[in-house]
Amino acid sequence: MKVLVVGGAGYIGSHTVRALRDVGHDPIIFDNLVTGHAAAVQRLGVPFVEGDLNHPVDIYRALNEHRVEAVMHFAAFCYVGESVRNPSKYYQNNVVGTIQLLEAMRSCAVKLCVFSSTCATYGVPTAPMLNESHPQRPINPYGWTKLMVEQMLVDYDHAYGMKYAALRYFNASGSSADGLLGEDHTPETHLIPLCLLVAKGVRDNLSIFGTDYDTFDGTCIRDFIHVEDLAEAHVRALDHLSGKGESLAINIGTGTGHSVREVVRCTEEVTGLPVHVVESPRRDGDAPVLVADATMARDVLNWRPKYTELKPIVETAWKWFQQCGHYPKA
Ligand SMILES: NC(=O)c1ccc[n+]([C@@H]2O[C@H](COP(=O)([O-])OP(=O)(O)OC[C@H]3O[C@@H](n4cnc5c(N)ncnc54)[C@H](O)[C@@H]3O)[C@@H](O)[C@H]2O)c1
Ligand SMILES: O=c1ccn([C@@H]2O[C@H](COP(=O)(O)OP(=O)(O)O[C@H]3O[C@H](CO)[C@H](O)[C@H](O)[C@H]3O)[C@@H](O)[C@H]2O)c(=O)[nH]1
Repeated sequence: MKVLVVGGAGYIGSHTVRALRDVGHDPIIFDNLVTGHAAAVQRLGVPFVEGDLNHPVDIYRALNEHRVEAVMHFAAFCYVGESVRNPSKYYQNNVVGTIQLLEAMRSCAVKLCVFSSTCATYGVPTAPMLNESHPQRPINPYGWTKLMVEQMLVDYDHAYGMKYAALRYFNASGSSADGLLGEDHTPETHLIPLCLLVAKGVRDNLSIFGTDYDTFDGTCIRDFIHVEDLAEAHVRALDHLSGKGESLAINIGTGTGHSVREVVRCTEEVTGLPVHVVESPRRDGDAPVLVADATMARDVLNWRPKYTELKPIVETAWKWFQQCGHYPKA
């Protein structure tokens, strides 16, 4: 299928472009490069439309010129903390931008959409593992923007027959096993890359945000899912929709949680280098524990993560950071 990958120059989008291409689809990247990388696009060697979701004419051009049959929508701002400080930026890009995209898809009769949602739509868990029927009560604006889009997708399906898969990712991590693609966010705020930057000596220390959570060691717990496993889930979600499967909202995680301190220790083990930490106050908008019940993804998409342990995930990230950890600037 001809698949427009909106946000395909970014971290998860670029790995998914590769996975789509590897199974014979024709991905086209649409991206404004606000946080994405021209060098990732170059490495992938697929058609690229430089455009912005907030400029509808760009989207119409991409959908029409490439005769797009399905859209994968990764484009968003995605820093929890920043969304608390500057919600306007998040509602504008993540919600208004998505309305523009869905409207263009509707006009061009593109009926399939795979969307990057998040476990941040659940808010504070009321059970140790989150399944898809857990109440969705976000605790930060970022999570609200994603929940609003999920609702739009439900309504567009009902009214216009646009089929969707909202993939609620847990914490994306790692890099491609061969080191071609990797995680390059500026500023970097994610735990694993920050630990690696401290190990490498690029940063002095890692602030642990909160050591008084009600968890076994007082630090937050997250479910780290390898970016290539996430990419594979997208391919399966597209196959599901194109095979006339019903729309769905589905968790993509491993089902195992690791605390912030465990990630620090694992980084030290993988790199053989110390990760100096500073115990700091809690960060606004953080839930104490986010771990997936990924039963539905297994049953409906026949998807299982290949990376089920933290160490190999950190090893792929370390490979990327040892090479350089950044794409060259265009
Ligand atoms: N990284 C995670 O752990 C995680 C977890 C859950 C959900 N998500 C979601 O997955 C998606 C991808 O995350 P990522 O880590 O790859 O982020 P990223 O910043 O690397 O990628 C986002 C891409 O979207 C592009 N983009 C943003 N706004 C755009 C616009 N208006 N028009 C065109 N392109 C635009 C950026 O240039 C970038 O290439 C996001 O929607 C994010 O909310 C990420
Ligand atoms: O310097 C740091 C950075 C992070 N953390 C902690 O490490 C955990 C993971 O934090 P990340 O910033 O790596 O990831 P988040 O869980 O905040 O966010 C990720 O998962 C979210 C879902 O909860 C969103 O989808 C978001 O896009 C994605 O980046 C959190 O407890 C955070 O407080 C630290 O202690 N110190």
